[in-house]
Amino acid sequence: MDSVSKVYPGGHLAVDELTLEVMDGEFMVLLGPSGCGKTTVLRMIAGLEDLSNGAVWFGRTEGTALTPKDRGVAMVFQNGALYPNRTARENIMFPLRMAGEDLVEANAKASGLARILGIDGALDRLPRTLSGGQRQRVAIGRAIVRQPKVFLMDEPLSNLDATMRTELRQEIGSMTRDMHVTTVYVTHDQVEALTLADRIAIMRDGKIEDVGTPAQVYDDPATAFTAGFLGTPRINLMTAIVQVASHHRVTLDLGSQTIALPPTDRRSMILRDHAGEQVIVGARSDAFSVTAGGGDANQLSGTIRALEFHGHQWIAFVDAGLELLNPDLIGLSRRRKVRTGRPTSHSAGSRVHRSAGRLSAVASKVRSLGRDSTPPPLEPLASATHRRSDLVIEIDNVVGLKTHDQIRLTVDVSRIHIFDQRGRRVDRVKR
Ligand SMILES: Nc1ncnc2c1ncn2[C@@H]1O[C@H](COP(=O)(O)OP(=O)(O)OP(=O)(O)O)[C@@H](O)[C@H]1O
Repeated sequence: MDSVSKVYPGGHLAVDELTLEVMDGEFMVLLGPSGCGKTTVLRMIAGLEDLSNGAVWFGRTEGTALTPKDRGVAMVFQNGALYPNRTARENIMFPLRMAGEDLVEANAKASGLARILGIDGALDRLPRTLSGGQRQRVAIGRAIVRQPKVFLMDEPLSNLDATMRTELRQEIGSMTRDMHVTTVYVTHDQVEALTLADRIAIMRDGKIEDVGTPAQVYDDPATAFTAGFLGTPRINLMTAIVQVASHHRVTLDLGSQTIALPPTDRRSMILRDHAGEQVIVGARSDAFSVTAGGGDANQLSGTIRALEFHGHQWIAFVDAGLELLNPDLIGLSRRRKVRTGRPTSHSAGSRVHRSAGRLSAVASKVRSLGRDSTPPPLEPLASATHRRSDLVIEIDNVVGLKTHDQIRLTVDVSRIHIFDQRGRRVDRVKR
């Protein structure tokens, strides 16, 4: 996808100059909150939605003007609708039969796929006698049986119960890899994304915030939003001021407490250039450990406000007197309002196309403003809710700990990330 935008009638910029290359045979997951434009991207790849700007390529072929039929794509939706009066086998074979394939051959392919999808026992039943999971398996089989060049899936597991979701998720993963089919999979479920993807593109507000392997985007996120979208509990994001002391020692001043970078930490070199600036420090809940002794430079103290039992671990909410931020609000600027607030024509596509140009121009103008010394004003970073002011940490062993206890926490400094006020990484992304 090369600089693709989509403006819906009414002027809503749903996808904003998005560029993404999916490799041959790759499993790419588009992950993001509701309304960020994932489905629109998928529908533009399928040819079900016109582009307002940009181009879609299939290998060396520009596909923007191709009809859906000529793109070699197959799509599965949340609720893969089946032909109610045909058996599962007939449903799966249908695209092959329409393409003139011989009955014996089609039958063999349907049986093969049914085995992979775990529905070989249900092949001769009508859809109404199948469970939701079985129906979705049939829909997947029917979509993939003709070996599409690109396989598109839009939240195919969202209507299934948890056990079924896990099973079918694994089957989708192994089937697409066995068939080496290029797949684009839309979800807002981070577990699906992390477990299925070769690479994940994290979307927000019509744009890609970050793209990389699951380990890259989880361990080394490019933005605070990405860091906050992946991981449960959500990452702790704390405001801090960069202090540079003698011998270029860098300290992150969290207000009432500090974290010092070791002199050998390579990030000190970068952070020296940000002396006196406000930054956001991200630390996942497992980057802290409760410690008994004092003396270590990277210890924070706080009071346990609540302890929650989560089966395999405990989660502690610790009031450490810090300002914690909501990742969803970081980096939202007035730009968004400019883009969405301009009504355009409801009529012909070409007028929508022109309005996309105008909106893009407005967006770029505001973006270029962001590079000036006076960036557009930011939305408030966080709503001052009581809950967001607690550090959320994981504890394996709560023996001897209870609510209202004062504790000391050691921070694993090698695992913190540092973002600027707009949520972009300050310390280098290591990819
Ligand atoms: N046909 C349409 N006309 C106008 N606006 C639309 C249309 N389809 C989608 N939108 C808007 O475009 C934005 C992106 O929608 P889209 O369905 O692509 O998001 P999504 O990330 O897939 O969300 P979800 O996970 O809820 O399905 C949303 O604000 C949506 O309201």
